[in-house]
Amino acid sequence: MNNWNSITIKISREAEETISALLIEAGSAGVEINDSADYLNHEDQFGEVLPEIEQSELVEITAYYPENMPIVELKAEIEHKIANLADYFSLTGLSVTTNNLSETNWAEAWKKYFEPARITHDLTIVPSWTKDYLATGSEKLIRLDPGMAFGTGTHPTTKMSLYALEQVLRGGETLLDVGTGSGVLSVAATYLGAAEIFAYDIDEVAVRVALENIELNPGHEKIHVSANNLLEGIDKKADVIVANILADILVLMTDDAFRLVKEEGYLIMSGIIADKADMVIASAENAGFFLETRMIQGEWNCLIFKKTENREGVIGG
Ligand SMILES: C[S@@+](CC[C@H](N)C(=O)[O-])C[C@H]1O[C@@H](n2cnc3c(N)ncnc32)[C@H](O)[C@@H]1O
Repeated sequence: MNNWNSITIKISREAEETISALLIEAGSAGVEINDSADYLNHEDQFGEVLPEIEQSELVEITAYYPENMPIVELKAEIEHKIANLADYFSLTGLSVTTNNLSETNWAEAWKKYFEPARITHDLTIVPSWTKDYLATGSEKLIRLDPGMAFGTGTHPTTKMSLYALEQVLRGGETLLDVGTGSGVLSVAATYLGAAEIFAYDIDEVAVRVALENIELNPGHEKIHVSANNLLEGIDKKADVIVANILADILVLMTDDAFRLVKEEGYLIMSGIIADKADMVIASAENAGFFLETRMIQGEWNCLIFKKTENREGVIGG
């Protein structure tokens, strides 16, 4: 029977996505995230709002590796990579620890975090190996292999991107999915009626993972995946652009997004930590967009901008 090792990293919340991707690139089949913000404002079974838990600025990210992988070297490699990110994230409170798990613990941890998750009225994310989950009514299943993917697709930034896509897509649109990662947003867009989707990621591994996941779903022929840095060199006009990347990177693409979005089209930006939202809003507004919708979950913001001459219904319009 195989045993497993885990590496747990405590780090500032803003580093969560990058560190998760780094742990998966190092060979983990997935990550488990423990974030106190997820428990804030939750209700108990009687509908009472639970008392606010003191909110830590740190998240705990745990990744699992088979015991035959050299855990000491892996830990050192990961610590080195994190140290190189010191200019991007606060490393205050950082800790990196390892643990040995029995097969039973591993199986439990894995199961707990990769169950089917109904995200919106119509969209449910289902692990690819769950064959017995049946869609009911108008429910559409997004099949993902979290073992290959950047997250399970149930992170607040992804969830809000899905809510936003459901809000703006009506059918027949051309969509650009910048930073496609697992491909989850592109697959969702096919279900929501988009006619043609161009998905980009800067990371070659993400491009491969996205292609593999997209193939698991009907409508995959509508999605074209390629490696690209943001929207550099792209000339495909789009009705909607969606990007779930960190704020500091999103601001680099607002001008290109404005160039490519058709009149009355939308730019959806997610992955924005609360205190950087104003910076992203200013960047998109300077490019010519108007803010139409702002969603907040815990520390995360998702913004829907519109390219329009008609300011009615836009925030501050
Ligand atoms: C948080 S993941 C989002 C994945 C997926 N779209 C979702 O919503 O769950 C961010 C993705 O953006 C990609 N990315 C980061 N910087 C990028 C850039 N400059 N150009 C294109 N993709 C980038 C990363 O490789 C990663 O796959």
